[in-house]
Amino acid sequence: MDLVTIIAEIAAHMGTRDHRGRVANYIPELAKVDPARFGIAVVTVDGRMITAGDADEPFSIQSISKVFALTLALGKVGDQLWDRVGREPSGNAFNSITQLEHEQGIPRNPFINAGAIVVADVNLGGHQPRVAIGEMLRFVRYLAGDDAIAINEAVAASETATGHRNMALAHYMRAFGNVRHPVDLVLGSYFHQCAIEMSCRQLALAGRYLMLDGRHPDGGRVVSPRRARRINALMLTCGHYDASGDFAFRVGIPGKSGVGGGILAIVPGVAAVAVWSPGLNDNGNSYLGTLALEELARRTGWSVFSPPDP
Ligand SMILES: NC(=O)CC[C@H](N)C(=O)O
Repeated sequence: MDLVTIIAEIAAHMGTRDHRGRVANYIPELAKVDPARFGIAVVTVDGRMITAGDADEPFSIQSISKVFALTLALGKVGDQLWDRVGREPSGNAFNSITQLEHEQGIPRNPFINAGAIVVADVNLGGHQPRVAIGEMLRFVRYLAGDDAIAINEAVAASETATGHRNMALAHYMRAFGNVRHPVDLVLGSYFHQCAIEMSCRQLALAGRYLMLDGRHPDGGRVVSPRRARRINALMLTCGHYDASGDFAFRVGIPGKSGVGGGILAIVPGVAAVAVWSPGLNDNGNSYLGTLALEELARRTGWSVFSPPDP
């Protein structure tokens, strides 16, 4: 069966589901999003784009931004980043603080909030948040080839007003010396990166460098092949927090979720996929987005644990 039919059928199946998970409400602005939405976009290695549902509706990318932020930080400090952030799954919730006490303020990986705050600290350098935010926005626009990508200021303000856990994480790591800039500046930058809005189409396009071994489709190099493989490896092992094992088991594709309900999934050498459905499961990952990717991987054989097509 061809991919266009598979994607259309997945969107149709998701439309009939009664159970759709629960929309995140700890960021008040995100609680307003309609749980009935579902979108999917697949861009293949030969440049075909296939979409279904609300694939052109912008949504809050939230933690998916951690992939782009990690890419930028590795570009700035290279492997020295790993002195300050680990590379192991945490087995804890995305916003957990518990391991930091025993592990000297070194977060387990760059995709839990604590790790992403350290990455934001690196990306801030000695600058004002607007410089780091501008750099991030230019980067995702370049990756997606789309200058319309923007930040939703209301979402950033909503999280700034309520993000006490992230403030606690940042202050705690600052006490260990692993956050080096003023916490309000680091979080100002972090909350804005999370508040970037993209559609499934834009997100899939932005993910192409990770399916292309680090190359931009225009021929430029975003990261080395080794770095692209490593980012994909981290997405597989840590991209869904304490449900990363379950995601690998069910879907078998490197993926990064966000509490806005989006998931970016990379099939190296084959496709970049973005799905969006705002209702979340208990681990804070898109409920229908995960189901959709599970069906996609099953029907296409795209699990990275399957033998490649002959
Ligand atoms: N899992 C997520 O998407 C979390 C991102 C959110 N901005 C937070 O820091 O809580």
